[in-house]
Amino acid sequence: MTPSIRPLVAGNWKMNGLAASAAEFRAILAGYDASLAGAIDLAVFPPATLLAAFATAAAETGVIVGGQDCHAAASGAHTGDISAEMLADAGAGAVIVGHSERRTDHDETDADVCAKALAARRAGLIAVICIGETLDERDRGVTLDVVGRQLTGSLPVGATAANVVVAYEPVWAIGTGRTPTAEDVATVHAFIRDRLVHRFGAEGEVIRILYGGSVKPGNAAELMAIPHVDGALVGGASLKAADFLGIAGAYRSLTAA
Ligand SMILES: O=C(CO)COP(=O)(O)O
Repeated sequence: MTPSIRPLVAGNWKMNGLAASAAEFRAILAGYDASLAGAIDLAVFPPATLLAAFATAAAETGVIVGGQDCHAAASGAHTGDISAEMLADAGAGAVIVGHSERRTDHDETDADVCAKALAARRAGLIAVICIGETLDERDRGVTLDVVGRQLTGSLPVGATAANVVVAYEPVWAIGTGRTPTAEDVATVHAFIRDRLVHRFGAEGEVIRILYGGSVKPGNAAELMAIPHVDGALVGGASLKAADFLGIAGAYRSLTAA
């Protein structure tokens, strides 16, 4: 963690969740209110079908509800897409852009991701911008090259801590139960911090850098203790309130320490 930065624990529900999942979400809201609200920020990114209902449920709780992607344009002939303005209109406060699953499934480039991050800013949303190397890139020893290139290409000019969060998610750690060593995470997060400061000056010191990829209640405290790990982007474990709150609780304890 970075002492001056308030941690953010975010849950990416991906293509999971039906109307009946509202009960699980309400349990997350109750847990946040009971013990976490003063210390950390919490965000949930449900599928678009649940966004408006979750945003209504989360009103006044401080929990951020967000979209998992947005189109770069505000409106137009783009069947099936959703604009940042529509997400904001449905009650979103943030949007994930550039998740590796979208980069792979939809061939999204860094330029696409940058345009989406700018769209998020236009609509008043925080952009959670995802970057991370594949297993092949890691094995070839080019992790920092890849991460550096994605950072340069995906982050828009004028990024600030108020409108951008960076999420480092090694692709090979997503949904696999595998995580990089603490040393590896420390190296990449320190590199990202350096690049942010180099490009954005003092603002780069306080832009949050989340780690994502097989974060669980059992490894959250170790990850959070690593310098420049300012929170987590959680996939599978965010679907169960107890696990998600367990992860957030680990971050809360370290903040209190
Ligand atoms: O992709 C992720 C979050 O965006 C991470 O997913 P898992 O936590 O399921 O590995």
